[in-house]
Amino acid sequence: MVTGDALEFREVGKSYAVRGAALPVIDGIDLACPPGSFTALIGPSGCGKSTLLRIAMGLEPVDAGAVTIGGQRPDIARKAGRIGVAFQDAALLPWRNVTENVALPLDVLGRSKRRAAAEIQHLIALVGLEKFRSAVPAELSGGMRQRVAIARSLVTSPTVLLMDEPFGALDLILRRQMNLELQRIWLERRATTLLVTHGIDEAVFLADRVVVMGGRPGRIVGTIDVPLERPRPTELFRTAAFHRLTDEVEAMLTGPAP
Ligand SMILES: Nc1ncnc2c1ncn2[C@@H]1O[C@H](COP(=O)(O)OP(=O)(O)OP(=O)(O)O)[C@@H](O)[C@H]1O
Repeated sequence: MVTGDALEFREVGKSYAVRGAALPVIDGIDLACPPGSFTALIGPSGCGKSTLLRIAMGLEPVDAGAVTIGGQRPDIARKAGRIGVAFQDAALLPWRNVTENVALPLDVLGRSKRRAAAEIQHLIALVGLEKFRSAVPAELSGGMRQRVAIARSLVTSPTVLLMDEPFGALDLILRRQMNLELQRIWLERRATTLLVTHGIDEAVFLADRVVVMGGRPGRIVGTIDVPLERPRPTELFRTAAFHRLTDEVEAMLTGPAP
C-alpha cells in the first residue's frame, strides 16, 4: 500500500497582476492535510480553489508562505511522480488507447512502461475498464473517460492526489457511482487526497473533513469534520446524520442568514 505524504499549506498568499494592479486571490491559507487523509475543499466560484491546487502541483509560485509535500517543494514532488492529478476535463490523448493513456505520466517522467505493465493493468481493472483496454477515448462514455483519468492519476503511485471537480461534468447518478468508486480506490491506495468540489454531498460523502473557503481574497472560513465510518454506503446520502453535516457545510458556505 502507498503511504500518503503530508500536504501542508502555511500562510499561503497569492496575487495575480490584472491590468497593472496586483489582485490578491488567496490570503493566509493555513491547511495541514495529514498523511493518508481525505480533505474536500469547497467554496464559491473564483475563491481560489484551483489556484491552490496549481500551487500544490508546483505549477504556480506563491507570493507569501509555503507549500510542502512530505516536507519537500511541490515541484520536486511532482518531478518525482509523487503527485497524481485529475481534473474535470479528463484530457485524454484521442489517438492513444486506454492502456496508453493510463501510462502517459510514465512517459512524461521517462519511466519504464514495461516494468509498470502489471500495475497499469491493475489500475485499469481497479476502475472497471478491463474490457476497454484497447479502446480509444472516442469509444468511451464521459464516466469511462473520467475513470481512465483516475487510473492515470495513480500510475506513478503518488503519495498525494489532487482532484479538481473530477466528476463535475457527470450527471447525478453517475456522479454518485463515481463517488463510491473513488472511495473504494482511496481505501485501497490511501494517498493523501485534496478534492475540490462544488458538491456538498460529494464532499461530505468522501472526506474526513470539509474545508470551506470564502471569497475575495480566498481564505478558509471553517472546517467541518466528518466522523462517519468507512466504507460509506450510498444509503448514507439519505440519513439524518448525513443531512446534518451537509446543512452545516451549507450554512458555513452561505454565511449567516440575513
Ligand atoms: N492566470 C491568472 N491571471 C489573472 N487572474 C487569474 C488567473 N488565474 C485565476 N485568476 C483569478 O483568480 C481567482 C481565483 O481563480 P480560481 O480558478 O482559483 O477560482 P476557483 O475557486 O477554482 O473557481 P471555480 O470554482 O469557478 O473553478 C479568479 O478571480 C480568477 O479570475
